[in-house]
Amino acid sequence: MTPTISCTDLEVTLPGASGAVNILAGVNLSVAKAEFVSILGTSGSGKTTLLRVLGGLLPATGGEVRCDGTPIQGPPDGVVTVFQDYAHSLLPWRTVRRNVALGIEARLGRAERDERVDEALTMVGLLERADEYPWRLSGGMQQRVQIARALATRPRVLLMDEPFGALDAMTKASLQDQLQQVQSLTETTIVFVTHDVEEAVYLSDRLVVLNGSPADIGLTLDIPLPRPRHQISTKERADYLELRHRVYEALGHTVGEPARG
Ligand SMILES: Nc1ncnc2c1ncn2[C@@H]1O[C@H](COP(=O)(O)OP(=O)(O)OP(=O)(O)O)[C@@H](O)[C@H]1O
Repeated sequence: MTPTISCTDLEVTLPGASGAVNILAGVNLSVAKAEFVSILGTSGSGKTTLLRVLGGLLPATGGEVRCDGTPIQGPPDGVVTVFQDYAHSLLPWRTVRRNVALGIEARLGRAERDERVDEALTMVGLLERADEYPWRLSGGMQQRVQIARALATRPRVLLMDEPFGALDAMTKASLQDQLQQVQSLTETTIVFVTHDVEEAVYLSDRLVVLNGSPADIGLTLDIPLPRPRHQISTKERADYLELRHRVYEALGHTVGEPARG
């Protein structure tokens, strides 16, 4: 089956302070429809760069990126990126409802737009806050508004760059579960960048670890944990702990040694 999003022999070179720097080399990744794939790697390994290239926000300098089999030359229709920085992604002079409508208001009539916005806000549990301004909401709620804005476009692919990285542990856990639920309803394909090993194992069908300089994929790991997953019982399973152990090792940690990155 044609992957929903893929890259082949991907190479990315960016300008650095003392000349061009080869950030990614020989990266091959195929993500199937409705699959949840996480990208892990130490700081600076190129995770965000890879996500931006997959989203058509940054051109590849070598190799190819395809969406539903078609080479991409810019952001493809139906592919939406969600960033960590929710505070700067929302427009403070627009209500929550009007922020969520941003991506669809130019192409949909009023009735359909309202329906989509209500649907997206219901999915993230914020319908009752629709008429407030985002700056009156907590950080976790603001990030849910950003996710609702992406969902209102009914994306085929969500590219998420550390979307829960700035949130406290409880809010993060609750948003992880909401995201799982939304994905099971919508069958959206998700590529998710994170620093958090537990988060990647908990959410993913498969994860990849970037390493080396230039980076390529050093480890690909299937996560066959049963769904739906639960914050306590899934994380107590022996297979969860074994998978988590393998990822830490791939990131360069060994038992009894402090984290390196
Ligand atoms: N626009 C740019 N121009 C030049 N170099 C860049 C640019 N963006 C990123 N880089 C460099 O590319 C490398 C990879 O950066 P990237 O942000 O993709 O890493 P990352 O794995 O997402 O890091 P982190 O986990 O710290 O967010 C870094 O060395 C960074 O300095």
